[in-house]
Amino acid sequence: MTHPTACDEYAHQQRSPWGERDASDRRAMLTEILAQVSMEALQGDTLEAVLQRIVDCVARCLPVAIASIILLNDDDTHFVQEVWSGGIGLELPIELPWPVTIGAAGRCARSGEAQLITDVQADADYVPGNRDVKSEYLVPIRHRGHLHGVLNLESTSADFFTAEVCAMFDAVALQIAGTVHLARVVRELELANRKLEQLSMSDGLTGIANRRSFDQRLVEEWQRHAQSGESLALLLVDVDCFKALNDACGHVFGDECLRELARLCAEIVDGMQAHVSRYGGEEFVLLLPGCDLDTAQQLGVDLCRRVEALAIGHPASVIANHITVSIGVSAGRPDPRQPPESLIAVADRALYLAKAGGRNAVVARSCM
Ligand SMILES: Nc1nc2c(ncn2[C@@H]2O[C@H](COP(=O)(O)OP(=O)(O)OP(=O)(O)O)[C@@H](O)[C@H]2O)c(=O)[nH]1
Repeated sequence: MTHPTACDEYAHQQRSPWGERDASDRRAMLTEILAQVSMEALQGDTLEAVLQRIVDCVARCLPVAIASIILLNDDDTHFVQEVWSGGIGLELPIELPWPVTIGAAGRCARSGEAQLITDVQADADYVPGNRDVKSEYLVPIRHRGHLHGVLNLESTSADFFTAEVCAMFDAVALQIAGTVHLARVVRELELANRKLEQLSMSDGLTGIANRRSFDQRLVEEWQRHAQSGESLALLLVDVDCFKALNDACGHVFGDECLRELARLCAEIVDGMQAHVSRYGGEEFVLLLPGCDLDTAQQLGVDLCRRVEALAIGHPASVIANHITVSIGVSAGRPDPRQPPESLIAVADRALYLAKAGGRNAVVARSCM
């Protein structure tokens, strides 16, 4: 059940029109509306919803024909978003985004000063949206020197915007400014958090996923495949004689080589929904959902060939005069009683055999 707000009550009391209220009654009403706007600023899920509640509240409680909030872009050059409420229709000849060089709202934004227009027909900048509008009051929405937009109020009465009414709208604009500022801070924080989350999951050198990301994905895929009964495969890829490469060509060259290999690992599984990550040092891991041992082994063989085809020179290798890799492959239907790491352990043993057998080779072992 929803309770009537102070604003609703005042809207109800509009049977006694604004013009017939005495000064103290009006003052009390303005104070109540301001309190109500403050409450509205705390409701709503999105900034747009909050701003809509505020203009609705103003238009419902006071004899303003139109109440709108027009927000600026970051450079303050264009109005880019508008919410409005009111009892009369608007037919504006301009559409968003519109430059601040146009209209009385533009003048308000450019000057940073409130604009009281007691006769809109006599104002050269006024853009008519409805012929019944007689007066207009525009207030900059500014928070600590930063202009966010303009609060626009239009009335069909020429003398509605008294000093007292204007002062209340100045306060409403301040309230809106705080709300917009807070929403923008929250949005920036969310973006920064997303960026941090991405950074914490990616490898700084190669740009692919890191070990942390792999560990998470392995647990997820292990559980998912244990449920579905599908086969999950893993390729553990290790560069041969990488220490010797660093020693012979320097770490910068070694780094560049790791970047190239990371790019190739990602490329070879393109379109397969595989998860490719840097497992550590000169090791990469490819996690292949729904993949059986034979397919994974074939992929390993392809990868070995494609690494050779890159023909990255390796003057200190005991296998060839270019970079080669050894690959351990494991696959099987995950046993929910076993830990996910058992898939790595099997691939690691297979990798050991590939190294022991002379390197530049693929050894595959089933997890069954
Ligand atoms: N350039 C560079 N080198 C790294 C990086 N991370 C680890 N390494 C080096 O990778 C080398 C790995 O050496 P090892 O584990 O002995 O392996 P390996 O020389 O490839 O020998 P095999 O695997 O038996 O063929 C070490 O010298 C590490 O310093 C990195 O980010 N950049």
